[in-house]
Formats: sequence, C-alpha cells, structure tokens
Amino acid sequence: MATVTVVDHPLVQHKLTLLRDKTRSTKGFRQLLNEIGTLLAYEVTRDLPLEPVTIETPIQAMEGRQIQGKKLVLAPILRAGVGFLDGMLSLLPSARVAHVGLYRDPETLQAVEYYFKAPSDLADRTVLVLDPMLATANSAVAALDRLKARGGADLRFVCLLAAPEGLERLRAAHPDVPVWTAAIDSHLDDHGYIVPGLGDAGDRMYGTR
Ligand SMILES: O=P(O)(O)OC[C@H]1O[C@H](OP(=O)(O)OP(=O)(O)O)[C@H](O)[C@@H]1O
Ligand SMILES: O=c1cc[nH]c(=O)[nH]1
Repeated sequence: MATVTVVDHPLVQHKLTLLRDKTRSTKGFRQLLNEIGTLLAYEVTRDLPLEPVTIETPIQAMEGRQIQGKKLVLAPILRAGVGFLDGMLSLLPSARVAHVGLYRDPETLQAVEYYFKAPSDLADRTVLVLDPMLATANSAVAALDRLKARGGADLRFVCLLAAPEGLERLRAAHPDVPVWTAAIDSHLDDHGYIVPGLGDAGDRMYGTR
C-alpha cells in the first residue's frame, strides 16, 4: 500500500490557513495556491533517484549528481489543478505538462471527462497528478485510470486537502499511488464538499460561481 504524506512544513500550514479564510480575495487565493504548489513540489520530489555526472568547475573536474531519467510530467486536473502549475514549474521548469479535463457532476458526484492531452511517453516518466481537492476521489481515480491507460506507471498524487473518505477510495482503487497532502480534513458533507475545507476551489481561484 502506498504512503500518504501530510506536508506539515510551517510555511505550508500558514499559507493553507490564509487560503482557507473565506475573506481571501481571488487574487490572494491564486497567489497562495501557487506558493504552496512550489513548496509541495519540493516535498514530493524529495526521494527522486540521482545519478552521478562528471562536470568541470573552474577549478577542476568533479563528480556531481543529477536527477536520473526523463523530465517529470505535471498533470493538473482542470480547473483547480492549474492553480499548482506555475508554482511547480518555477521549481521544475523543464517538466512536461499533461492536461486532464474533468468536472464533477453536481448531482451524481461522478467525474465527467471533457479534455485529455498528455505526452506520448508517459510510461518512461514520473507523473505528478495535481488537484487541490480530494473529496470523493471520483476525479482523482478517473484521472489516474486515464493516465495509466496511456502507459503512466510511476504516478504520484498531490493535493492540498483530502477527506478521509477520498483517501480510502483512492487507496482502494490505486494502491500503488502515493499521496501528498497539506491536510486531512474531517469529513464530506451531504453535497460531497470537504468539511471544514475551503469551499469550491475552482470557483475561488477563478472568481466564478
Ligand atoms: O474528489 P471529487 O469528489 O471528485 O472532487 C474533487 C474535484 O472537485 C473539484 O473540481 P470540480 O469538479 O468542481 O471542477 P472545476 O475545477 O472545473 O470547478 C476539484 O478541483 C476536484 O477536481
Ligand atoms: O470541498 C470541495 C469538494 C470538491 N471540490 C471542491 O472544490 N471543494
């Protein structure tokens, strides 16, 4: 069974509290999500394998270390996953990007796909699947199903808030996929919203309703 890591770094927790606040502006919400994205990218890449590489400093040759293998893929689930993207790309500027367009039907809470575009060589790359909210996990499971069908094998899921119900479902459907989250909240309400949560992430990011 893959791990669930709660990123309890003080900067992440401080920024998360600011972002949850219902009085936070659209601009502030977006900026904080971006900043937390950078911090989560640092945590989720902590165990990437390194390989030796010979370089020359101005003084002499030496053996340095570089990240092994092909560039990572960042796979935001639209829309709210895009909120992490720029912050992560600032740390991982050569990463490839896969877009997974899904929305959650408000009645059934099932994920409905409307767009998918990913690099063709997913099988050779580590893929970070991004979505701030893991509620029922219907969206996360659908995105992971789709990425695996396209060859993705080394997948990691990165979110901001997770509900216990969503974590359980994700681990049952994709036990090989480790999860990073900034917090595990209390439960889901009758409409599938995370409690205490932060409301609708996509609406708060883009100022829609
Ligand atoms: O775990 P789940 O129950 O599937 O819920 C989580 C999903 O809900 C939100 O997206 P939403 O469907 O509201 O789409 P949007 O980002 O386009 O607003 C969120 O960004 C996740 O993708
Ligand atoms: O609390 C929730 C649940 C799903 N999607 C959101 O944006 N927020």
